[in-house]
Amino acid sequence: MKLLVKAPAKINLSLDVLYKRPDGFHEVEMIMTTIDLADRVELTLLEQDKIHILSHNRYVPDDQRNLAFQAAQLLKDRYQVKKGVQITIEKTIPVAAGLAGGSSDAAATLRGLNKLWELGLTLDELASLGSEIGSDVSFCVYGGTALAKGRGEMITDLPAPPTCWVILAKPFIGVSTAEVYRRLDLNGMKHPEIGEMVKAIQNNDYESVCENVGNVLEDVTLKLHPEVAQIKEQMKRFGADAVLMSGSGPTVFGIVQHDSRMHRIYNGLRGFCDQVFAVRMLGERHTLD
Ligand SMILES: C[C@](O)(CO)[C@H](O)COP(=O)(O)OP(=O)(O)OC[C@H]1O[C@@H](n2ccc(N)nc2=O)[C@H](O)[C@@H]1O
Ligand SMILES: Nc1ncnc2c1ncn2[C@@H]1O[C@H](COP(=O)(O)OP(=O)(O)OP(=O)(O)O)[C@@H](O)[C@H]1O
Repeated sequence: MKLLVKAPAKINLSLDVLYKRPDGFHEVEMIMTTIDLADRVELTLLEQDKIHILSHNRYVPDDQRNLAFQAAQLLKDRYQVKKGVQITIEKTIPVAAGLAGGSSDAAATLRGLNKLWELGLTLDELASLGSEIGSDVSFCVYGGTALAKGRGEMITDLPAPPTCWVILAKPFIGVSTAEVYRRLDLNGMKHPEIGEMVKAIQNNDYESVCENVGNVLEDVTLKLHPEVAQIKEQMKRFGADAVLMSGSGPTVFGIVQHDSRMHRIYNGLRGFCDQVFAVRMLGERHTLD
């Protein structure tokens, strides 16, 4: 028996850090939304008690370091599953890019194995398990658009943002999320208006969404990698209505509503960056599989 599960990337339309917690993590408030750029996770039932993983991508580990492997192991241990799985990941989401590729592969594995191993868990139960693997995994279990609090695992569902294009530009570098959080200076930072972004989405107000994008991690990554700032400038020059780095970066996204402007930005940035994509937001939460 075989299952194919889609694992979409996310972008952070807004990302605020409130304080550093005693457990070393940061208390965050973020607006996250899934986009139409996805890895494909193929799950094949094995009768033996084994987890095999394969990705064909030299930047993605083919062992227990893979977050999808960890998702399968967690389900196995928690629910004493005696069957096994072959996990094959066809990577499309750039790695270490701020797009939650690994987290989404883990979330897709949780959703898929819930069916393949007939565990009967709810989405809430899967999201709670996901938070043990990584801070972004809970959101990725649900997908759609949400306000995320806590370490990132406390999810409140939101409606779809206004219809628009998202142009993603990934420079020729990868970024370590842990390093970016470590270098964050909590004093004197400019906090984005998360409440205004929630209202903008609820009112389907495109201009207000554009006005309220913000990410406190941006300054850290921009200092480490000045090429990210250059890409931001170019996107603005080519006419994006809003430009922001996603997560801990280095991927930058621009948003526009008109097809012609999307093409201008896409063509303008191609060749200048490692990878460029023009995609739609997936909108509100819906069945991902
Ligand atoms: C930057 C974001 O991607 C935005 O969505 C997330 O906040 C990070 O999510 P993630 O990559 O799933 O993060 P994890 O794998 O849980 O943690 C990686 C590292 O980032 C730091 N980290 C992460 C989340 C958080 N709320 N505070 C932190 O300080 C910790 O040092 C942690 O060791
Ligand atoms: N399934 C996976 N796909 C990609 N990377 C993975 C996976 N499993 C583990 N990793 C490891 O995780 C690291 C970060 O990869 P990932 O693409 O998830 O980063 P990211 O998009 O910046 O994550 P986030 O936005 O959640 O911080 C990689 O360098 C890789 O070693």
